[in-house]
Amino acid sequence: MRKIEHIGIAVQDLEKSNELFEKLLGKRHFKTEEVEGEKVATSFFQVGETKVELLQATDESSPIAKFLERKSEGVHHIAFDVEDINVEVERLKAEGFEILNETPKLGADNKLVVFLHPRSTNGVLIELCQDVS
Ligand SMILES: CC[C@@H](C(=O)O)C(=O)SCCNC(=O)CCNC(=O)[C@H](O)C(C)(C)COP(=O)(O)OP(=O)(O)OC[C@H]1O[C@@H](n2cnc3c(N)ncnc32)[C@H](O)[C@@H]1OP(=O)(O)O
Ligand SMILES: [Co+2]
Repeated sequence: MRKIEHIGIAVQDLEKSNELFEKLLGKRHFKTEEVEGEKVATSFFQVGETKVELLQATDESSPIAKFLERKSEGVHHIAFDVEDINVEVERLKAEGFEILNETPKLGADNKLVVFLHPRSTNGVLIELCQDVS
């Protein structure tokens, strides 16, 4: 794994959270994108080499809606940049980690993504990202 690609933060209201993070970080978000497959609307802020990804649910079946029901707004996942996502999935499987989707899916910002179940990673949802832009 090469760097933290982004930190995903679950929010109730993307517009209000954009304003809050613009004040916090002193810069504007550089893109918004809806990802139908995950039923989320996202907004990205660049912070040095990494990004903050704000996530709002677009449907009650979204993982973000479920997370907000059980917990509250806050850090939802940490995403690591990888060179070859299939190689990394095989390595992590062999190490005993629980892979949620062995076939990478299309995420936001031109990335292929795979998730690891938080019960196999000390309670932290981990995302692997491979840039395909
Ligand atoms: C925009 C696209 C992409 C990108 O390009 O960046 C994204 O970031 S999409 C982000 C949203 N998508 C996902 O999160 C997909 C992967 N997540 C899942 O498959 C599920 O959310 C889950 C992690 C498997 C949990 O689903 P489920 O089992 O239905 O939830 P439960 O509510 O029953 O919880 C079970 C268990 O897991 C704990 N949990 C749930 N979410 C998290 C989390 N984000 N971080 C830490 N722990 C989490 C939950 O508290 C339960 O724990 P116990 O009560 O101890 O059993
Ligand atoms: Co993410």
